[in-house]
Amino acid sequence: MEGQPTDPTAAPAAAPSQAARVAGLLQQLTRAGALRTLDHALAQSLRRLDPDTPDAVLAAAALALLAVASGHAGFDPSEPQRLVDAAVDWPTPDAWRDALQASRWVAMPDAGDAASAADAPLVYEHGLVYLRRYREYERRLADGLRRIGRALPAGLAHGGECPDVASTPGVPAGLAPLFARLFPAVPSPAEREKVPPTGADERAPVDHQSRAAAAALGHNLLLVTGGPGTGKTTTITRMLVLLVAQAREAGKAAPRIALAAPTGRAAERMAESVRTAVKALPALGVEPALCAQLPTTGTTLHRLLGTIPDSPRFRHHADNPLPFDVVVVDEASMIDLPLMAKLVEAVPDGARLVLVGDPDQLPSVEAGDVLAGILSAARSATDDAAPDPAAAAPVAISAAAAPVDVAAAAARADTSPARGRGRAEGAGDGALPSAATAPNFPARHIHLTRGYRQSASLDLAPLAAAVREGDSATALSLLRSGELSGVHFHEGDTNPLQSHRDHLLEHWTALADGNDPAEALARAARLRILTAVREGPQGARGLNARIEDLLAGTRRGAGPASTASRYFHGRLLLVTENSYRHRLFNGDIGICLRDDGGSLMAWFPGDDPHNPRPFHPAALPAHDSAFAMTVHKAQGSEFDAVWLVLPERFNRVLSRELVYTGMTRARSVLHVAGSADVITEALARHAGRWSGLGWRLGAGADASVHDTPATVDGTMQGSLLIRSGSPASGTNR
Ligand SMILES: Nc1ncnc2c1ncn2[C@@H]1O[C@H](COP(=O)(O)OP(=O)(O)OP(=O)(O)O)[C@@H](O)[C@H]1O
Repeated sequence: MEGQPTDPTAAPAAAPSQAARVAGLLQQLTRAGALRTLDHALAQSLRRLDPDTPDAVLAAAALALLAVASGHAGFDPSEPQRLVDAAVDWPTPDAWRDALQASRWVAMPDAGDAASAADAPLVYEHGLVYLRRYREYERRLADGLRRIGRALPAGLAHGGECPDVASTPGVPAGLAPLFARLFPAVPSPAEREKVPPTGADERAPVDHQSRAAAAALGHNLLLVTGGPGTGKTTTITRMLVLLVAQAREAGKAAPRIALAAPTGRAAERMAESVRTAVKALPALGVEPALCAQLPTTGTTLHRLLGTIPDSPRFRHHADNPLPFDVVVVDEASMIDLPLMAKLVEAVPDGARLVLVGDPDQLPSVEAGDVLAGILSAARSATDDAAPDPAAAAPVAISAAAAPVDVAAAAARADTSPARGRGRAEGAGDGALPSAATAPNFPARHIHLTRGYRQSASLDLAPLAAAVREGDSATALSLLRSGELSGVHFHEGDTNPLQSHRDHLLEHWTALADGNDPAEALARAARLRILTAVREGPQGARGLNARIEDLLAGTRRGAGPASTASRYFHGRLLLVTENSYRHRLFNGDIGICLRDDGGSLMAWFPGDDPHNPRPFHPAALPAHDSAFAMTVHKAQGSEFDAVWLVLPERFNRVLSRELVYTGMTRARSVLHVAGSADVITEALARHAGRWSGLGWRLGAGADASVHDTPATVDGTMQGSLLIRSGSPASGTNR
């Protein structure tokens, strides 16, 4: 108030203070229906314990819990509208930070790798508000990954033999002939000598598959990524042969190898691909004795770690590590933060961990986006180490790069002062650590880009590439052109159950034709409707209800006798929660069939794909129908024919990762039903998550809050999050 006298002793404040403005925050969120009962209950219990707790802190606690349910590791108070799009009078980030820093409920650890105080349920770190348990998962995961990556592989341990890298870069001389047989595209030393230094081989495409295998010989933590059919499993199989041969060279027993994946179906697919790749090895001149050492079966991560009935803990952990020397995990993009933390802690000292996945797929359903965080740090390791070719992790061991002493490179990674566990300056008050003090991350990452799978019936690659890049003009033009074999665009059709009723019903009624559960489960995988959302007219729930009504009206046995009977011969079921007691997990698919005695049982795949396990339907954990399912739930599975049904109007759950993941579930035929506008809007958005894992692992500041997938050699597949968009909502998955 200009011109008015001021009383220096008066309390400041004519305008309402920030604290007063935020006073009604929790109430506003509740009124807007933004919080779940659980979120609200957490805030209320803190208020009961300390009635003076500011509203901003109570709201931050509720939103941190909501963020986890929406797939984030923590909550970012600088962008609350990404989590809640209701009209709310949000506090400024500064006001929020001040309230959090002053609160007894909020811990601010001294450094990213320091445990947080056990008596504070919240942690405020590096700009994110975490529930303490999730911050600890992140910290433990980062610690575990560094432990694995820093250890030298058994063959390279001190006193062990250092590989002779003169013949094939990164590959010991004794393994060079086998390496050349496994990767015939890599020129032999003699061939290389014939080519002038600036010759054609320098311009030849880099064989990333051989790089990945060579990297595994010298490093314990390996990330192999790529889209469908880029040869990830083929590469892993050949890499495992090399590891077996490496052990034999060193006079040691063959390594104990585990193949695992987050879901049973994904584990089964991986084992199937490994078996196929192994069968091709003798033709390359690989000794059958080496092939015989490779695993022929895969397992779920839950089975690998050993579930304990009615407990989230596993039998294997840091004090009772897994009895394996090499753990290969497929579909790593699906693994959430708690599970990845538990897996990494259970990997024994000195063992190898190989994470395989497609970084362009949707992040895990549960909290995390772990793979993206790890990749962002692996990429940063490349950039940071630029002057030292040996330390330029992912390209160090390369047919095209200068020879590298892998043991020395690994040792340097372990001892360089810049890579120690220095305290991250300012990390305790939400500031960024300096790049110099951020611990470096000793992972090796190879991204495979060349597609090898030739499907006569489905030409998906150009469309998948356009979707991945967010290029909606090209994607729509390809869809409309009709020139991609096996790809059908039903533009503007949001009701395929009506427009293609007979074709679809024929598939589902056929499920009820036999009594053999294994056969019926295999048949069920031939076609699936995939949706972006769970609720609404194009949501999985509504479509399943309509399909069951349609089946009830058919005369071929399938379908409920009445709409009141929930279980019927031929009903497909989708488990929606983990049940350690049943050994049934979120995403498992089963089928209801009558057994010989006429009783209706629900059959789910078991360890042996030929012998599904029967359950009484009333005894099952939470489940839905599975004729239609969300893309999120279909991750890790493939179907011969996929109908990707997009919502009529844009929904915040849509993203290019969702469309890409949905499309790439198809093996032979892809139908896309939706409008051009919705596709365009979906491709403009990324499914990013709030996470501090990249920062914790030593990635640059940019990777701190929104970890994004990255890769090496400049082959990055796009990746900036669209900050104005909203992240995927947990309620639709
Ligand atoms: N270097 C190669 N040369 C020739 N064919 C290859 C090569 N690598 C892989 N393939 C073939 O490409 C196909 C896909 O390979 P693979 O199953 O290893 O890919 P993937 O990336 O694991 O696929 P997905 O993501 O679907 O599991 C297989 O038929 C395999 O034999």
